[in-house]
Amino acid sequence: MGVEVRVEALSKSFGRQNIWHNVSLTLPAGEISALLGPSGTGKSVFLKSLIGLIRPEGGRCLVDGVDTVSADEKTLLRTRRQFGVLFQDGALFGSLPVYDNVAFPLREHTRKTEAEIRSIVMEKLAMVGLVGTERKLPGEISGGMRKRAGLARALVLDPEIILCDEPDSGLDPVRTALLGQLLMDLNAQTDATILVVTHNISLARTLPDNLGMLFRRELVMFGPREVLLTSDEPVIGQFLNGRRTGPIGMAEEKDQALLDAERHLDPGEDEVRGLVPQLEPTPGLPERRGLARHRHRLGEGWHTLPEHTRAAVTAAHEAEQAQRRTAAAS
Ligand SMILES: Nc1ncnc2c1ncn2[C@@H]1O[C@H](COP(=O)(O)OP(=O)(O)OP(=O)(O)O)[C@@H](O)[C@H]1O
Repeated sequence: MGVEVRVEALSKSFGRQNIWHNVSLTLPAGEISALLGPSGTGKSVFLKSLIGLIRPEGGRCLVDGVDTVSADEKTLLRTRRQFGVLFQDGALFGSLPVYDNVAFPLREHTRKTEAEIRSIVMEKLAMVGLVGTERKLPGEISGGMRKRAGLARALVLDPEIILCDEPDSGLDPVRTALLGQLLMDLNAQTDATILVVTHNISLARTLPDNLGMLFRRELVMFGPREVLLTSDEPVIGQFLNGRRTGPIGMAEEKDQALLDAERHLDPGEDEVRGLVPQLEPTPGLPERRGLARHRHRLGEGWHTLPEHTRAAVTAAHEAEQAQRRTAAAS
């Protein structure tokens, strides 16, 4: 089963620049979560803080009983092996061919034979559609391919927690959709806890079980997709619709005068609100244990959910049932 990551009152500054403060959230074991937020709000800094690459000055991050904020280097190295991380730029070694890049963690952290390593590397390369690029250097493949090679490398040690920093950046829409499916399938197969940082609205709406949003140096919200996708919070609605109008501006925050001037503007006809259907694992794969736990949790807290969230969940459930009946009858 995946591992829970519990973040309590985390704060990080660089010198006098506060990046975010008092961030608390729990990545539920085996569920997929996504962290959103305008550029520069510190999402990458947050991911790096979880694995102790960046040390916040306050708060805790608990992974299997280890606080990665205060742990010594030796303990951190052990805990980091539970993570597979896809960094924003892929973070490949430029002088090593794709094959050796992907094999690197296996050679570094395991005693596997070259034959065993080969079988794992080729399996992961096939998973991300990169068979045939083994001998190429990172500089000889496209940005999107480097991303996928980075993902293959993040997966070779079968991590219990997978962190992906903008896995979709540099990918075309079709490959982004395929990547979303890949992460969903991976979760069904391994029950790994997954956190994805993304700007991609479609991915944010359809992939995760939980969503969170960083804005103005705070975590505005973090919770089940059912709550965030039906939220009235202006900053969430603006981001999930890619709207120009709303609290987020080019310099992250707009001043009040600009916000007041926008009040009369039509938010746009292509607004998507509510609970769009979530991606499902490819047919034939196991049912997601994380999803079962997610639904159980939602049921337990049912009476604390906003009225409109409950109505949306009920409507989505009824639509799903109707679709099943139609499929069974045909
Ligand atoms: N090692 C560092 N030293 C000093 N400042 C840093 C460091 N790393 C990040 N920052 C600053 O922290 C802020 C947040 O950066 P970060 O890369 O986490 O944002 P982000 O939300 O991931 O942005 P984007 O969506 O554009 O990738 C930026 O102002 C950045 O300059």
